[in-house]
Amino acid sequence: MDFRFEDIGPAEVKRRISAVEPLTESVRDLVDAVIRTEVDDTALDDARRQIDDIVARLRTEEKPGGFGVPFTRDLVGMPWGNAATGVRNAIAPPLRPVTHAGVSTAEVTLGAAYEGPGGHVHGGVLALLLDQLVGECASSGTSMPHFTGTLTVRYVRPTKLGQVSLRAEVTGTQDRKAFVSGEIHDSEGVTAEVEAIMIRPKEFAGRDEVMAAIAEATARD
Ligand SMILES: CCCCCCCCCCCCCCCC(=O)SCCNC(=O)CCNC(=O)[C@H](O)C(C)(C)COP(=O)(O)OP(=O)(O)OC[C@H]1O[C@@H](n2cnc3c(N)ncnc32)[C@H](O)[C@@H]1OP(=O)(O)O
Repeated sequence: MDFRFEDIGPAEVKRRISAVEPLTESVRDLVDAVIRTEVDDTALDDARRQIDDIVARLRTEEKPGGFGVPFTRDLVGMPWGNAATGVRNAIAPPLRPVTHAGVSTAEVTLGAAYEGPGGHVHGGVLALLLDQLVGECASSGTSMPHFTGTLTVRYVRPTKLGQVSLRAEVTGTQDRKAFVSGEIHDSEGVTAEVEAIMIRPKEFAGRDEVMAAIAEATARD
């Protein structure tokens, strides 16, 4: 796993998020506009040229590979490229899970970029969101990362594009395994249910081991 350490505190994290998040939101809006626009071919070509210019400017300085998950000096993860939650990822809806008393919840609006069956959300997108939520639910209980071992999704009925709510709860644990149940619902009720087995990798026996993994990865950089 790509662990890195950045010797920064909460104020710098906040500054970096506020510097990049408006750009992510604009790009998310761009994705939606490209899907829905009805302008003519000339306008499409003009837009492509302008976007290509912007991409070239952004690529003058870039990381190799993905963003990874850097950790701050307070061991706060910054998974900013994450496909479901990343503050730098315009493909992420984005999901913003909140966990309280063992229950993780999130509200998210799924627009044109998440379509599968006409007017409805793609099943893979629903699985992505549920996967992330059950992962955060299992991990936040122990403050240790849990990976998805098995994720079983039952699609109860089609989920219309628009606002949906998600919920997940740990129903049991056994050694390094957490069993998590969850669901997605819209204004008319449940549209998808999930059962997951989440596993804390054995190399993460505790916080000290996570710190050691981060230190080792940082020394390699
Ligand atoms: C200090 C820092 C704070 C951080 C705070 C973090 C908050 C951060 C939030 C993160 C939220 C992430 C949310 C995204 C979640 C993903 O999307 S993760 C990406 C998708 N998943 C993967 O890539 C996992 C790939 N697989 C693996 O890495 C390994 O197979 C696993 C899952 C870690 C298991 O490996 P292992 O530990 O070597 O497993 P092993 O010792 O053979 O088996 C342990 C037990 O698990 C069972 N098991 C093993 N594999 C499976 C399986 N696939 N299914 C079911 N059971 C299994 C075994 O049967 C065994 O059970 P028992 O015999 O003990 O009853």
